[in-house]
Amino acid sequence: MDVKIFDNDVEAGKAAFDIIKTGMDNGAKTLGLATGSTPVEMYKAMVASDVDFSNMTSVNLDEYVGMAPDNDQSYRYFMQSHLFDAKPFKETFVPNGLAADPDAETKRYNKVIADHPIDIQVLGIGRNGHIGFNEPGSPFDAETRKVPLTQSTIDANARFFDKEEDVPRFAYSMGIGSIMKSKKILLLAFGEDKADAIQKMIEGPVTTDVPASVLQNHKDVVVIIDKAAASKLSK
Ligand SMILES: N[C@@H]1[C@@H](O)[C@H](O)[C@@H](COP(=O)(O)O)O[C@@H]1O
Repeated sequence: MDVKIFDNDVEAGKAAFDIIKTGMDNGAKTLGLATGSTPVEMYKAMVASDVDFSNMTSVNLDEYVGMAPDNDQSYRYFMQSHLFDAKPFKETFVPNGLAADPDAETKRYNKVIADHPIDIQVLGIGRNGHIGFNEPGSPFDAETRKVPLTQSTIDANARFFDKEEDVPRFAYSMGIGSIMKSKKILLLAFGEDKADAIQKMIEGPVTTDVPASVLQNHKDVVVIIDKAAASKLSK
């Protein structure tokens, strides 16, 4: 893994976007995108740029089950407001939280991924090492599926909701097997509460207990972190 350490998330966000721009100059057509607070500065850099995304396709990692696209906590809403409304893409895909049939929805999404191979996948990381909503124990070969969220993730995401009971308990998530097929992966993490997960991801054993540790097996991963998230690395 190529680890790059920055002073803050603003600088890191710009650096992440620079890598995406270089990828686009070299023919990248499909971006795998993530939500959460981590990529916000990168999206701001994308919106502030004069780069045209209208020939690009995006495939998002995950969505809460039961969440309408116009709910301001949905990941579709997040993507519209942080990026797509300002920078239209050719096509944007996010799992449909309101799908009546979860099996049909996961099949549909797996076809979306198969039809649009991901050139550059952006990832955040959960405090427990999850990527997308692939919580500890998730199989490394999984495709998109409906997954229960762990209590640690529910607690971490409660800050965005009025009450803890309002946090969804299930999500549709791209699986680790699909994420690993992306040609290039950019994993971003900021702040001290990510330092443990980053240390285990980079220096620990490859284990389903720390889903992000699987990235040690990918040949092109750039890890973009701040000093706080890097603070537990041994070197
Ligand atoms: N499903 C998302 C992940 O894709 C994200 O990487 C993670 C970290 O979120 P944040 O960036 O807000 O710390 O949490 C969520 O659970």
